[in-house]
Amino acid sequence: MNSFVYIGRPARVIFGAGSLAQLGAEIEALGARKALILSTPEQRASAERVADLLGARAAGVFDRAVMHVPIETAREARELAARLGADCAVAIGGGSTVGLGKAIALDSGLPIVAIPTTYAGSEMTTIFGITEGGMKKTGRDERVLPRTVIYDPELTLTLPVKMSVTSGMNAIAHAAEGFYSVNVNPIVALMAQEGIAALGRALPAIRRSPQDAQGRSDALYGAWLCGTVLASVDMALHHKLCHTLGGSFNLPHAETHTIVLPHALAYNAAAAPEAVQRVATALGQRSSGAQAVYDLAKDNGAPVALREIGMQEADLDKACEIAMSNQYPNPRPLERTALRQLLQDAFEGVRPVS
Ligand SMILES: NC(=O)c1ccc[n+]([C@@H]2O[C@H](COP(=O)([O-])OP(=O)(O)OC[C@H]3O[C@@H](n4cnc5c(N)ncnc54)[C@H](O)[C@@H]3O)[C@@H](O)[C@H]2O)c1
Ligand SMILES: O=C(O)CCC(=O)CC(=O)O
Repeated sequence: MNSFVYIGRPARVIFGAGSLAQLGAEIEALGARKALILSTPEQRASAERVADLLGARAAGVFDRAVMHVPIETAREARELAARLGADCAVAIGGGSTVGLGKAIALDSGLPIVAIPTTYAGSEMTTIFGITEGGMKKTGRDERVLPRTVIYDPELTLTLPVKMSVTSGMNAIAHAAEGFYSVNVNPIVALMAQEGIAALGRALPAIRRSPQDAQGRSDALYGAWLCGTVLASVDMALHHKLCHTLGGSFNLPHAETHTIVLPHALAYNAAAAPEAVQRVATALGQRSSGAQAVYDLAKDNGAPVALREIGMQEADLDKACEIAMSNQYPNPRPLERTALRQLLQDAFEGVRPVS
């Protein structure tokens, strides 16, 4: 066994159908008495359900979380938390809502209780993202890691099928890139393998039956593991490309990750053959890793072409130049011609040839 470093981060995780009912006890265990409850406008009803559960421990609701955490929204939420004298934040929602909680914690150190309702996995990481002046700044800070995470699959039953599939593919992308990360270790690789396998089972089940309790449980379990991989190791070409495409061309997050993943794996396959093949193995497929994730997305109704989600072909050269200007560790060096072809293939949505 080669030497390696593994950092396990302190987080208390409660997993199970109906585990939302344990929220009050978890808030009490934190010694908190005034929770600011966070949600998107679309999930206000969930936030109000949390407020009812907490009763006197609910200080208020802020339901204006949006994707990519605009600094203006973060400031409003921070000011409300201060005005209410909140001593913790409860984020019920996906990565955007957890991200708002992280923006509050980054500023005030407030403990976060995360109640994930998508498969983004942000609840497991010290990564934050805040957007100011049209630019999204990401970083890592221990203060933003949620203290407690409540995974209740019942809260994901309302996640639309298309969003469930792309959010699940976003999670698979964290694990897939984890296999060839510069700082991967055997423990993280195990989590990646199990997380991809769980989501590979779950996504077709959810597409067949969105109310499938086992499918929803497997998906949230897989998201937990894949989010832990994202938290533990550095990402590479796929994530850097997606942040370029999302940040510079305002493409939707989970869909962009879904579309780019097979092509990023194909780009890296020759330089990291075992890592990329582990993706196919985890999905129980005999094809290549790139083809296996492409097929999982396409077979379950997810978009497979950037042109389906608003990318303009005329912007591909610019996207390539931006990606080339931001060098980072990757199994294969960034080569302009090959990268431009990757973007063309992703734009057209062609199935990887290997
Ligand atoms: N910091 C990290 O570690 C990390 C990791 C992954 C993603 N992210 C960030 O998270 C954001 C994307 O998060 P996301 O993909 O979870 O989407 P999201 O949080 O933006 O949610 C998308 C939409 O789905 C709705 N929704 C969520 N759960 C639902 C449910 N169960 N039922 C019905 N509707 C539901 C939300 O209200 C919202 O309108 C991006 O900004 C991304 O950068 C951060
Ligand atoms: O918090 C963010 O928005 C940046 C990290 C992130 O989005 C991880 C991912 O690419 O899924």
